[in-house]
Amino acid sequence: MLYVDNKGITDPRVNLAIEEHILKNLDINESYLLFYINQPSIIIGRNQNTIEEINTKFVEENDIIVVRRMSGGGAVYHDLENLNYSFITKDEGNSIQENFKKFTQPVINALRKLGANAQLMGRNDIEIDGKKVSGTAQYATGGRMYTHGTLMLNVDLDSVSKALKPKKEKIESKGVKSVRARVGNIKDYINQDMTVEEFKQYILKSVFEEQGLDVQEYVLTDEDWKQIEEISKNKYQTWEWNFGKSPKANISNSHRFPVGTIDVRLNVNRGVIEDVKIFGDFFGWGEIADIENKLKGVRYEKAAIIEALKDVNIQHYFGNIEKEDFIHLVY
Ligand SMILES: Nc1ncnc2c1ncn2[C@@H]1O[C@H](COP(=O)(O)OC(=O)CCCC[C@@H]2CCSS2)[C@@H](O)[C@H]1O
Repeated sequence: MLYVDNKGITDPRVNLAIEEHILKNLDINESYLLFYINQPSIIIGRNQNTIEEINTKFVEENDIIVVRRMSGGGAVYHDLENLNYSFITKDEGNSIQENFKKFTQPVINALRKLGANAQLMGRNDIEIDGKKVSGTAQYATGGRMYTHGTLMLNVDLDSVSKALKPKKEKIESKGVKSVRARVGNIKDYINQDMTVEEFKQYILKSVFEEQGLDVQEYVLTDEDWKQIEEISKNKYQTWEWNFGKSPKANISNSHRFPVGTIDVRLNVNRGVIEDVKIFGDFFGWGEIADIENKLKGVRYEKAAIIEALKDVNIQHYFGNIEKEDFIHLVY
Protein backbone atom coordinates (compact mmCIF):
# COMPACT_ATOMS: atom_id res chain seq x y z
CA MET A 1 0.00 0.00 0.00
CA LEU A 2 1.24 3.47 -0.87
CA TYR A 3 0.23 6.77 0.68
CA VAL A 4 -0.51 9.59 -1.78
CA ASP A 5 -0.14 13.18 -0.62
CA ASN A 6 -2.52 15.68 -2.26
CA LYS A 7 -0.30 18.68 -1.46
CA GLY A 8 -2.88 20.24 0.82
CA ILE A 9 -5.33 21.00 -1.98
CA THR A 10 -8.78 21.89 -0.66
CA ASP A 11 -10.71 22.27 -3.91
CA PRO A 12 -13.04 19.25 -4.17
CA ARG A 13 -13.03 19.56 -7.97
CA VAL A 14 -9.31 18.81 -7.90
CA ASN A 15 -9.35 16.29 -5.06
CA LEU A 16 -11.95 14.13 -6.80
CA ALA A 17 -9.83 14.31 -9.95
CA ILE A 18 -6.73 13.13 -8.03
CA GLU A 19 -8.76 10.18 -6.75
CA GLU A 20 -10.08 9.34 -10.22
CA HIS A 21 -6.59 9.62 -11.73
CA ILE A 22 -5.14 7.20 -9.19
CA LEU A 23 -8.03 4.82 -9.85
CA LYS A 24 -7.78 4.86 -13.62
CA ASN A 25 -4.18 5.63 -14.49
CA LEU A 26 -1.79 4.41 -11.79
CA ASP A 27 -0.35 0.90 -11.27
CA ILE A 28 -3.23 -1.54 -11.47
CA ASN A 29 -1.59 -3.96 -9.02
CA GLU A 30 -0.88 -1.42 -6.28
CA SER A 31 -3.15 -0.17 -3.48
CA TYR A 32 -3.21 3.50 -2.57
CA LEU A 33 -4.36 5.47 0.43
CA LEU A 34 -5.31 9.08 -0.22
CA PHE A 35 -6.60 11.72 2.17
CA TYR A 36 -8.19 15.04 1.29
CA ILE A 37 -9.90 17.90 3.04
CA ASN A 38 -12.26 20.19 1.16
CA GLN A 39 -13.25 23.79 1.63
CA PRO A 40 -16.99 24.16 2.32
CA SER A 41 -18.67 22.03 -0.30
CA ILE A 42 -21.48 19.61 -1.01
CA ILE A 43 -20.49 16.34 -2.58
CA ILE A 44 -23.46 14.91 -4.47
CA GLY A 45 -23.96 11.17 -5.01
CA ARG A 46 -23.48 9.76 -8.47
CA ASN A 47 -27.16 9.42 -9.34
CA GLN A 48 -28.71 12.29 -7.45
CA ASN A 49 -30.64 15.21 -8.86
CA THR A 50 -28.36 17.95 -7.55
CA ILE A 51 -30.87 20.76 -7.43
CA GLU A 52 -33.20 18.72 -5.22
CA GLU A 53 -30.49 17.94 -2.67
CA ILE A 54 -29.17 21.39 -1.94
CA ASN A 55 -30.44 24.56 -0.37
CA THR A 56 -29.58 26.86 -3.25
CA LYS A 57 -29.88 30.11 -1.33
CA PHE A 58 -27.58 28.98 1.47
CA VAL A 59 -25.14 27.49 -1.02
CA GLU A 60 -24.90 30.73 -3.00
CA GLU A 61 -24.70 33.00 0.03
CA ASN A 62 -21.90 30.98 1.53
CA ASP A 63 -19.86 30.21 -1.60
CA ILE A 64 -20.28 26.50 -1.13
CA ILE A 65 -18.86 24.44 -3.99
CA VAL A 66 -21.22 21.79 -5.34
CA VAL A 67 -19.67 18.80 -7.06
CA ARG A 68 -20.83 15.35 -8.06
CA ARG A 69 -18.72 12.31 -7.18
CA MET A 70 -18.53 8.95 -9.00
CA SER A 71 -19.69 6.87 -6.04
CA GLY A 72 -23.31 6.21 -5.11
CA GLY A 73 -25.14 7.22 -1.97
CA GLY A 74 -26.42 10.58 -0.78
CA ALA A 75 -25.18 14.16 -0.58
CA VAL A 76 -22.77 15.12 2.19
CA TYR A 77 -21.41 18.45 3.40
CA HIS A 78 -17.65 19.01 3.83
CA ASP A 79 -15.61 21.74 5.42
CA LEU A 80 -11.99 22.15 6.50
CA GLU A 81 -12.51 19.97 9.59
CA ASN A 82 -13.92 17.02 7.68
CA LEU A 83 -11.20 14.55 6.73
CA ASN A 84 -11.82 12.26 3.76
CA TYR A 85 -9.96 9.01 3.28
CA SER A 86 -9.91 6.85 0.16
CA PHE A 87 -8.62 3.31 -0.37
CA ILE A 88 -7.96 2.78 -4.07
CA THR A 89 -7.49 -0.91 -4.74
CA LYS A 90 -8.14 -3.85 -7.00
CA ASP A 91 -11.80 -4.82 -7.28
CA GLU A 92 -11.89 -8.38 -5.94
CA GLY A 93 -15.55 -8.71 -6.91
CA ASN A 94 -16.81 -8.55 -3.32
CA SER A 95 -20.17 -7.01 -2.55
CA ILE A 96 -20.39 -3.37 -1.58
CA GLN A 97 -21.35 -4.37 1.95
CA GLU A 98 -18.24 -6.53 2.26
CA ASN A 99 -16.06 -3.74 0.94
CA PHE A 100 -17.59 -1.21 3.33
CA LYS A 101 -16.82 -3.56 6.19
CA LYS A 102 -13.29 -4.26 5.06
CA PHE A 103 -12.25 -0.67 4.44
CA THR A 104 -14.00 1.01 7.34
CA GLN A 105 -12.46 -1.46 9.82
CA PRO A 106 -8.97 0.10 9.93
CA VAL A 107 -10.58 3.52 10.37
CA ILE A 108 -12.89 2.25 13.10
CA ASN A 109 -9.90 0.66 14.85
CA ALA A 110 -8.03 3.97 14.77
CA LEU A 111 -11.06 5.78 16.23
CA ARG A 112 -11.33 3.17 18.98
CA LYS A 113 -7.69 3.65 19.90
CA LEU A 114 -8.55 7.32 20.43
CA GLY A 115 -11.28 6.30 22.87
CA ALA A 116 -14.37 6.54 20.64
CA ASN A 117 -16.91 3.75 20.62
CA ALA A 118 -17.09 3.66 16.80
CA GLN A 119 -19.09 1.08 14.84
CA LEU A 120 -20.30 0.42 11.32
CA MET A 121 -24.08 0.91 11.25
CA GLY A 122 -26.91 0.91 8.75
CA ARG A 123 -26.08 0.99 5.06
CA ASN A 124 -22.82 2.83 5.22
CA ASP A 125 -22.38 4.86 8.39
CA ILE A 126 -19.79 4.89 11.10
CA GLU A 127 -21.55 5.90 14.27
CA ILE A 128 -20.37 6.82 17.73
CA ASP A 129 -22.98 6.66 20.48
CA GLY A 130 -25.82 6.85 17.96
CA LYS A 131 -24.38 9.78 15.98
CA LYS A 132 -23.20 9.45 12.40
CA VAL A 133 -19.62 10.69 12.19
CA SER A 134 -18.73 9.16 8.83
CA GLY A 135 -20.38 8.11 5.57
CA THR A 136 -18.87 5.57 3.19
CA ALA A 137 -19.31 5.07 -0.55
CA GLN A 138 -17.72 3.10 -3.35
CA TYR A 139 -17.04 3.26 -7.06
CA ALA A 140 -15.71 0.46 -9.23
CA THR A 141 -14.59 0.37 -12.84
CA GLY A 142 -12.29 -1.75 -14.99
CA GLY A 143 -11.25 -4.11 -12.20
CA ARG A 144 -10.31 -1.25 -9.85
CA MET A 145 -12.31 0.49 -7.18
CA TYR A 146 -12.21 3.05 -4.48
CA THR A 147 -13.91 2.91 -1.12
CA HIS A 148 -13.95 6.32 0.46
CA GLY A 149 -15.44 7.97 3.47
CA THR A 150 -15.80 11.17 5.42
CA LEU A 151 -14.60 11.68 8.98
CA MET A 152 -16.36 14.55 10.70
CA LEU A 153 -13.74 15.70 13.18
CA ASN A 154 -15.18 19.10 13.93
CA VAL A 155 -17.55 20.09 11.14
CA ASP A 156 -19.91 23.04 11.44
CA LEU A 157 -23.07 21.01 12.03
CA ASP A 158 -25.43 23.92 11.50
CA SER A 159 -24.07 24.34 8.00
CA VAL A 160 -24.48 20.62 7.36
CA SER A 161 -28.18 20.86 8.02
CA LYS A 162 -28.66 24.21 6.31
CA ALA A 163 -26.79 23.23 3.14
CA LEU A 164 -28.51 19.89 2.53
CA LYS A 165 -32.15 19.05 2.12
CA PRO A 166 -32.52 15.28 2.03
CA LYS A 167 -35.93 13.91 1.16
CA LYS A 168 -38.46 13.57 3.94
CA GLU A 169 -38.72 9.80 3.54
CA LYS A 170 -34.97 9.51 3.98
CA ILE A 171 -35.00 11.37 7.25
CA GLU A 172 -38.01 9.38 8.46
CA SER A 173 -36.40 6.06 7.56
CA LYS A 174 -33.48 6.96 9.80
CA GLY A 175 -35.87 7.45 12.67
CA VAL A 176 -34.55 10.90 13.54
CA LYS A 177 -36.01 14.33 13.10
CA SER A 178 -33.31 16.08 11.12
CA VAL A 179 -29.87 15.96 9.64
CA ARG A 180 -28.70 18.00 12.62
CA ALA A 181 -29.93 15.41 15.11
CA ARG A 182 -28.33 12.59 13.22
CA VAL A 183 -24.72 13.70 12.77
CA GLY A 184 -21.98 14.27 15.32
CA ASN A 185 -18.33 15.29 15.52
CA ILE A 186 -15.53 12.90 16.39
CA LYS A 187 -13.78 15.50 18.54
CA ASP A 188 -16.58 15.13 21.11
CA TYR A 189 -15.79 11.45 21.60
CA ILE A 190 -12.00 11.18 21.59
CA ASN A 191 -9.71 11.65 24.53
CA GLN A 192 -7.37 14.25 23.08
CA ASP A 193 -7.55 17.54 21.21
CA MET A 194 -6.32 17.20 17.66
CA THR A 195 -6.09 19.43 14.67
CA VAL A 196 -7.38 17.90 11.47
CA GLU A 197 -3.78 17.52 10.27
CA GLU A 198 -2.80 15.62 13.44
CA PHE A 199 -5.92 13.51 13.05
CA LYS A 200 -4.94 12.65 9.48
CA GLN A 201 -1.40 11.68 10.53
CA TYR A 202 -2.85 9.51 13.28
CA ILE A 203 -5.21 7.61 10.95
CA LEU A 204 -2.47 7.24 8.34
CA LYS A 205 0.00 5.77 10.83
CA SER A 206 -2.59 3.55 12.40
CA VAL A 207 -3.72 2.06 9.06
CA PHE A 208 -0.15 1.22 7.98
CA GLU A 209 0.89 -0.04 11.42
CA GLU A 210 -2.06 -2.39 11.55
CA GLN A 211 -0.81 -4.03 8.38
CA GLY A 212 2.72 -4.20 9.76
CA LEU A 213 3.92 -1.71 7.17
CA ASP A 214 6.02 1.43 7.28
CA VAL A 215 4.38 4.37 5.56
CA GLN A 216 5.59 4.45 1.97
CA GLU A 217 4.64 7.19 -0.39
CA TYR A 218 3.87 7.51 -4.06
CA VAL A 219 4.74 11.06 -5.11
CA LEU A 220 2.53 12.38 -7.91
CA THR A 221 4.67 13.38 -10.92
CA ASP A 222 4.30 16.38 -13.23
CA GLU A 223 2.67 14.06 -15.73
CA ASP A 224 0.19 12.92 -13.06
CA TRP A 225 -0.70 16.52 -12.25
CA LYS A 226 -1.25 17.26 -15.92
CA GLN A 227 -3.74 14.43 -16.18
CA ILE A 228 -5.40 15.45 -12.90
CA GLU A 229 -5.89 18.97 -14.23
CA GLU A 230 -7.51 17.57 -17.36
CA ILE A 231 -9.95 15.39 -15.41
CA SER A 232 -10.77 18.26 -13.12
CA LYS A 233 -11.38 20.69 -15.96
CA ASN A 234 -13.32 18.36 -18.23
CA LYS A 235 -15.50 16.84 -15.56
CA TYR A 236 -15.56 18.15 -12.01
CA GLN A 237 -15.50 21.79 -13.05
CA THR A 238 -18.38 21.46 -15.51
CA TRP A 239 -22.00 22.35 -14.96
CA GLU A 240 -23.01 19.32 -17.04
CA TRP A 241 -21.39 16.88 -14.64
CA ASN A 242 -22.28 18.62 -11.39
CA PHE A 243 -25.85 19.66 -12.15
CA GLY A 244 -26.76 18.27 -15.55
CA LYS A 245 -30.18 18.44 -17.03
CA SER A 246 -33.26 16.96 -15.47
CA PRO A 247 -35.92 16.46 -18.15
CA LYS A 248 -39.47 17.51 -17.29
CA ALA A 249 -41.22 14.24 -16.65
CA ASN A 250 -44.88 13.44 -17.05
CA ILE A 251 -44.64 10.27 -14.98
CA SER A 252 -42.67 10.24 -11.78
CA ASN A 253 -42.48 7.40 -9.24
CA SER A 254 -40.26 7.22 -6.24
CA HIS A 255 -39.81 4.75 -3.42
CA ARG A 256 -37.40 4.38 -0.54
CA PHE A 257 -35.94 0.87 -0.26
CA PRO A 258 -33.50 -0.27 2.43
CA VAL A 259 -30.74 0.34 -0.18
CA GLY A 260 -31.88 3.90 -0.70
CA THR A 261 -34.37 5.95 -2.70
CA ILE A 262 -35.01 5.14 -6.35
CA ASP A 263 -36.76 7.88 -8.26
CA VAL A 264 -37.86 7.12 -11.83
CA ARG A 265 -39.00 9.90 -14.18
CA LEU A 266 -40.42 9.20 -17.57
CA ASN A 267 -41.54 11.12 -20.60
CA VAL A 268 -44.20 9.04 -22.24
CA ASN A 269 -45.54 10.23 -25.57
CA ARG A 270 -48.14 8.38 -27.65
CA GLY A 271 -47.63 5.32 -25.48
CA VAL A 272 -43.87 5.17 -25.96
CA ILE A 273 -41.15 5.99 -23.41
CA GLU A 274 -39.29 8.87 -25.01
CA ASP A 275 -37.00 9.77 -22.15
CA VAL A 276 -36.08 8.27 -18.78
CA LYS A 277 -34.03 9.55 -15.90
CA ILE A 278 -33.35 7.56 -12.76
CA PHE A 279 -32.24 9.40 -9.65
CA GLY A 280 -31.43 8.22 -6.15
CA ASP A 281 -28.97 7.64 -3.35
CA PHE A 282 -28.76 3.86 -3.72
CA PHE A 283 -25.47 1.95 -3.96
CA GLY A 284 -24.74 0.01 -7.11
CA TRP A 285 -21.81 0.13 -9.46
CA GLY A 286 -23.46 -0.28 -12.86
CA GLU A 287 -23.89 2.75 -15.11
CA ILE A 288 -27.51 3.84 -14.63
CA ALA A 289 -27.53 5.20 -18.18
CA ASP A 290 -27.45 1.56 -19.37
CA ILE A 291 -30.87 0.95 -17.86
CA GLU A 292 -32.20 4.29 -19.01
CA ASN A 293 -31.13 3.47 -22.56
CA LYS A 294 -32.79 0.06 -22.44
CA LEU A 295 -36.08 1.72 -21.57
CA LYS A 296 -35.99 4.46 -24.18
CA GLY A 297 -38.20 3.77 -27.17
CA VAL A 298 -40.03 0.97 -25.37
CA ARG A 299 -43.84 0.86 -25.37
CA TYR A 300 -45.23 1.97 -22.04
CA GLU A 301 -46.82 -1.30 -21.03
CA LYS A 302 -45.78 -3.87 -18.51
CA ALA A 303 -44.91 -6.75 -20.85
CA ALA A 304 -42.73 -4.52 -23.03
CA ILE A 305 -40.90 -3.16 -20.00
CA ILE A 306 -40.29 -6.63 -18.60
CA GLU A 307 -38.97 -7.73 -21.99
CA ALA A 308 -36.67 -4.68 -22.25
CA LEU A 309 -35.12 -5.46 -18.87
CA LYS A 310 -34.98 -9.23 -19.18
CA ASP A 311 -31.17 -9.50 -19.35
CA VAL A 312 -30.50 -6.83 -16.77
CA ASN A 313 -29.01 -7.76 -13.40
CA ILE A 314 -30.93 -5.19 -11.40
CA GLN A 315 -28.84 -5.62 -8.22
CA HIS A 316 -25.74 -4.63 -10.09
CA TYR A 317 -27.28 -1.18 -10.51
CA PHE A 318 -29.24 -0.61 -7.32
CA GLY A 319 -27.93 -3.01 -4.70
CA ASN A 320 -30.22 -5.46 -3.04
CA ILE A 321 -33.72 -4.99 -4.52
CA GLU A 322 -36.01 -7.26 -6.53
CA LYS A 323 -36.39 -6.68 -10.26
CA GLU A 324 -40.15 -6.72 -9.80
CA ASP A 325 -39.94 -3.81 -7.40
CA PHE A 326 -38.02 -1.79 -9.93
CA ILE A 327 -40.45 -2.63 -12.71
CA HIS A 328 -43.25 -1.58 -10.43
CA LEU A 329 -41.62 1.84 -10.17
CA VAL A 330 -41.43 2.18 -13.94
CA TYR A 331 -44.99 0.99 -14.51
N1 LIG B 1 -19.55 15.01 6.04
C1 LIG B 1 -20.48 14.14 6.42
N2 LIG B 1 -20.12 12.95 6.93
C2 LIG B 1 -21.05 12.05 7.32
N3 LIG B 1 -22.36 12.23 7.21
C3 LIG B 1 -22.78 13.38 6.70
C4 LIG B 1 -21.88 14.39 6.28
N4 LIG B 1 -22.60 15.42 5.80
C5 LIG B 1 -23.89 15.07 5.93
N5 LIG B 1 -24.02 13.84 6.48
C6 LIG B 1 -25.24 13.08 6.79
O1 LIG B 1 -25.29 11.94 5.93
C7 LIG B 1 -26.48 11.97 5.10
C8 LIG B 1 -26.19 11.32 3.76
O2 LIG B 1 -25.94 9.98 4.00
P1 LIG B 1 -25.86 8.87 2.87
O3 LIG B 1 -25.69 7.57 3.56
O4 LIG B 1 -26.99 8.99 1.90
O5 LIG B 1 -24.58 9.23 2.01
C9 LIG B 1 -23.29 9.18 2.47
O6 LIG B 1 -22.99 9.06 3.63
C10 LIG B 1 -22.27 9.31 1.36
C11 LIG B 1 -20.83 9.30 1.82
C12 LIG B 1 -19.89 9.78 0.72
C13 LIG B 1 -18.48 9.84 1.16
C14 LIG B 1 -17.53 10.43 0.14
C15 LIG B 1 -16.13 10.39 0.64
C16 LIG B 1 -15.23 11.32 -0.09
S1 LIG B 1 -16.10 12.45 -1.06
S2 LIG B 1 -17.87 12.09 -0.27
C17 LIG B 1 -26.85 13.43 5.07
O7 LIG B 1 -28.21 13.63 4.77
C18 LIG B 1 -26.50 13.87 6.49
O8 LIG B 1 -27.47 13.42 7.40
